[in-house]
Amino acid sequence: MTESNPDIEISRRRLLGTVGAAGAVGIALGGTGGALAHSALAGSGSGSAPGAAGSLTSLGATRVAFHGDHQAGITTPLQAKGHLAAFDLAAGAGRTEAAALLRRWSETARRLMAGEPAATSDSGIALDAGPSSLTVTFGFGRSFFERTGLTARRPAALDPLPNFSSDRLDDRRSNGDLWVQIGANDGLVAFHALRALQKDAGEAVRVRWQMNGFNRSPGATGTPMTARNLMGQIDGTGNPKPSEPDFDKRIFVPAAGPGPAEHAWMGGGSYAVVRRIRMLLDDWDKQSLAQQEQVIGRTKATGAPLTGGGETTEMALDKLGADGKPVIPSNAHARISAPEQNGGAAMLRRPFSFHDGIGADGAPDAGLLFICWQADPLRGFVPVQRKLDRGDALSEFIRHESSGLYAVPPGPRSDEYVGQRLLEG
Ligand SMILES: C=CC1=C(C)c2cc3[nH]c(cc4nc(cc5[nH]c(cc1n2)c(C)c5CCC(=O)O)C(CCC(=O)O)=C4C)c(C)c3C=C
Ligand SMILES: [Fe+2]
Repeated sequence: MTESNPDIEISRRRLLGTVGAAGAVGIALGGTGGALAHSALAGSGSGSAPGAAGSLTSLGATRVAFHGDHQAGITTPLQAKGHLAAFDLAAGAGRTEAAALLRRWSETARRLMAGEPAATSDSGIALDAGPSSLTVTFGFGRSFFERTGLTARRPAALDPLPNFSSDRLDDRRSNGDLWVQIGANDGLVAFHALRALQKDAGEAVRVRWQMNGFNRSPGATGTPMTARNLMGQIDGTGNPKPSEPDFDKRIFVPAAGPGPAEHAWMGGGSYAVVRRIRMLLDDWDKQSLAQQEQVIGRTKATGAPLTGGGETTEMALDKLGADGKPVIPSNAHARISAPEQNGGAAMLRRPFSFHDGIGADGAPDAGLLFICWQADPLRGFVPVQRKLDRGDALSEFIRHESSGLYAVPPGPRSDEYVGQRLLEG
């Protein structure tokens, strides 16, 4: 286990059995440090053939635990590749079929996250690779509870999100009974997981929508740093940090909360808001650097607040410029979304970028698969998005095209499948 990312470990079986001492560097560094070890190892010219024992770098060998208090893929560092998919239960399928599916999906996720093949007819897509930080995360949409006769156990936190004036939502790409998030630092490993889960689904569910995303690859930058989005901004600076005392309270449902017993199955879980946000990149790119920085309230190069300092310096929201106006404009995105401007409302943003080609008008269909995690959407996403909807300078350059809200149950114990406490409790 690593110090900073307790849910990450280098696959010891593979690592110690293969790359030996060099791999131990990966164990010591863990997470992003492991990525640095990867670049060093990749350049070391071991001469091994691809797929041969001894050729796994720490990037491939890094493994995220499937079991635990929380599902993987929430506090896991951003991965380079992501697939999101929502499924609807097929006509005639109910609680029994859903439970059987979650059991199959959990077993496949456990195996693949450990770097093992799927139990039946593995496609071979990931044959030569290690787990590559694969995570598979499962959630339930509001409609799942009606379909399975479990409405009495549906938490109020799953009530539909309010309408926002800037929403341009496509219902066919929104919501869904079940939601799956796959992330990995290798494209084939991620796709392999998507295929395996889709095969497991059988006749129980049909795909409602599916989206693909990406992030920077570990090791691409000289030093580990906060990710950039497709507008070129450093994005993620203000995220709550696991080291902060109120992190768990903000992101995870209390394990033994004061809520009704019917909702106890969500203890240790979290709520994911998922939005496909198109970036109007041609319009954005026409803005000068200074204009872009005014829109966010931070510099593009370093992510530092316009009021000075470095990326992690606090924004001086009261600071006025020579013209008597706030240095960080009143409609700057980072100002409006800051917890101190929203009664402390906070969320953990863990997005993927997307690019789905270039439209007939020549504009890229690209943007952010915005995913944020919180213990309660009414104290996280909703108040912040309400405020952004009223006066965010960034609104002119983005379009919310789809939306989903999912209850993501806690991580499974070693003898459980994900969601068992709901489906069999
Ligand atoms: C309702 C929540 C939010 C949506 C939707 C959203 C979309 C969105 N954001 C960026 C780029 C940046 N956001 C930044 C900060 C930031 N954004 C939100 C919330 C939403 N963003 C929060 C809570 C914060 C943190 C505020 C703080 O704590 O100070 C930043 C600044 C750097 C950072 O803190 O991450 C950027 C850049 C885009 C491009 C986007 C939609 C496409
Ligand atoms: Fe933002």
